[in-house]
Amino acid sequence: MIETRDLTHEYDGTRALDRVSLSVADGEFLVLAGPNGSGKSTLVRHWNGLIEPDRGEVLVDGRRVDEDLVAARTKVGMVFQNPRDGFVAATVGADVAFGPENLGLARSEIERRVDEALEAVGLGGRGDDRIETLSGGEQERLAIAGALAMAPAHLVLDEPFTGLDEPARRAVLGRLEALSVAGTSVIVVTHDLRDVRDLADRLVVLSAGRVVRDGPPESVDLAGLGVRSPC
Ligand SMILES: Nc1ncnc2c1ncn2[C@@H]1O[C@H](COP(=O)(O)OP(=O)(O)OP(=O)(O)O)[C@@H](O)[C@H]1O
Repeated sequence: MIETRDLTHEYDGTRALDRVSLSVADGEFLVLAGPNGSGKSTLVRHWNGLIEPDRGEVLVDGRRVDEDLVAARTKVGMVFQNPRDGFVAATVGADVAFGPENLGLARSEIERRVDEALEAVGLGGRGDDRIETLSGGEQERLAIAGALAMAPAHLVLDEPFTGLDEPARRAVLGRLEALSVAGTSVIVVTHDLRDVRDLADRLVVLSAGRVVRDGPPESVDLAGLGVRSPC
């Protein structure tokens, strides 16, 4: 479980999060929505310690993130927009293998995870391709594969679908749904609900650094919140 308690964060006097309390249960498929600048990225970056709270606390599986950063980063996988800067290897397969290698897994398990993750994002058989030869959308898919291969307990994707074509979207969404059913918490950050509203168990909307809606997607009223809904 990810627990955020009374979390406040300011950047140079701008309050990006204002006393946010939010828990995400294991296996929950949660969509975090809200207009630009509402604090979505700031919130999720606290969950693996990329940003520290000014006030309040964040716990992952019962442990404070600031007390065990390595555990938090192993348990919470994150995929960001514009992944270009995040690649660590020259080729597709080596990049996806990097994380599992650092977990000290057996070679056969690493290869299994890499193949499965690449397959899940429609990059099966592309392991030897050089990353600089991939298109922008393919690089986004590669970043998702890298997170999938880590098999984190909690998976956060910040605007993951912007550059993905329809088959890739469907493939990734199917994989996320299966992971959630199998017990992984899946958190998708977006301001466009078209892809994910049907899959989500829960929709949380931020506005000006506060949680303003929280409930089953079909019952949340989005009027006036700057969020694009499917209908
Ligand atoms: N590094 C930073 N330095 C200063 N202000 C920042 C920084 N990052 C975010 N902010 C500000 O904090 C607020 C929340 O930003 P955040 O990126 O968390 O919102 P968001 O909901 O993820 O937005 P978007 O949908 O545009 O990605 C905004 O007012 C933003 O300008």
